[in-house]
Amino acid sequence: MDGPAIEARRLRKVFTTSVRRPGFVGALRSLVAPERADTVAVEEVSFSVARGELLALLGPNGAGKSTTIKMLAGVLVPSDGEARVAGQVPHLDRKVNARRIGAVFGQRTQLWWDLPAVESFTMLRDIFKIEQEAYRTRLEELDGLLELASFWQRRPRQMSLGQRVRCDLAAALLHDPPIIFLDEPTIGMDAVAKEQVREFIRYQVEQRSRTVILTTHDMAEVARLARRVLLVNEGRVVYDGGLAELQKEYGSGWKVRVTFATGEVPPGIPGPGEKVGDAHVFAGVDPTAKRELMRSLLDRDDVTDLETHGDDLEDIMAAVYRKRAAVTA
Ligand SMILES: Nc1ncnc2c1ncn2[C@@H]1O[C@H](COP(=O)(O)OP(=O)(O)OP(=O)(O)O)[C@@H](O)[C@H]1O
Repeated sequence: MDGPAIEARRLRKVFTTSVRRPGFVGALRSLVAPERADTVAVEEVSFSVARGELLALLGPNGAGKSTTIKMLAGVLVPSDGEARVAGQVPHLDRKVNARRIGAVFGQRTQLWWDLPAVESFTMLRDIFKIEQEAYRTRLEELDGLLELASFWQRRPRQMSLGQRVRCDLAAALLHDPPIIFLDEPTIGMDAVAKEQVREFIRYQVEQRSRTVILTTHDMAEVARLARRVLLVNEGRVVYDGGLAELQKEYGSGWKVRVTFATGEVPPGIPGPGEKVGDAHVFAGVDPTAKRELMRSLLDRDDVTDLETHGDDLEDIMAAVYRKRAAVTA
């Protein structure tokens, strides 16, 4: 199949909910003539994702990220615009779409709550008509990556959050879909479980050429996994591009303060720095230059002290939202 794996063209979603009037009489009137209110969850979102690419979909609470993913997953029908996933309109043929995608919503399990996880896997094997041999190999592979066997006999309600999400990931990818949606997959996990899930995601993209859309509020996760980010705010795209470019454009800069044993900058260090007291201070805005400097410093025996300051990705995101909000106001 040619063309992008995922395409969103001017996607829009408006939810219409009924509003209850206050008081007893109000409640009666609402029954007879319900009052409706519209919530625009996604105003207009366009982007595309190439096959084998990971896109981090970022934005503050309520920006419209989950709604966008649900439209791509075929769970919600767009109010306007069009989604295409592997060339197909997701909600028109949910069965076909379900074979091509795997989705994990970290806040909510899609496993049968009262069934041992491994029985949920067997049911999914039957639903997706996976042959026994292929199923066994796949389960072995997923167990190798996610270490599930020690707890997959448990029911999800008896699992820790990290165990439950790892089972959810296995369940979503059992049929080996080429397109994966991950909505806050590591939310609430401890550092070890997070790391395992991130490695798993990285493996899916780098080794298996899977196409992934990942939403997260964890900027360390974004820095580890994503090269391209799509920022949405109030249902609109406010940035679509490289993470490094975003840092360069919106970051106010970085500073590295180093003390060398000799008191002088030794050869092989990029830039002379500025002497401040006993230390040398290196500064810039380009994150690549910072990485180069750090690499040249980390293996040295003559660095006696090292401090880095500035440009946390969290601060950069906040700066983008503020700036873009001011532009559109
Ligand atoms: N089923 C629904 N009915 C009515 N409004 C909804 C529904 N689902 C979402 N919304 C509203 O749409 C907006 C976008 O919600 P969405 O869940 O897509 O945001 P999000 O970016 O995923 O947020 P978060 O980071 O908090 O998960 C919010 O204002 C939300 O209250």
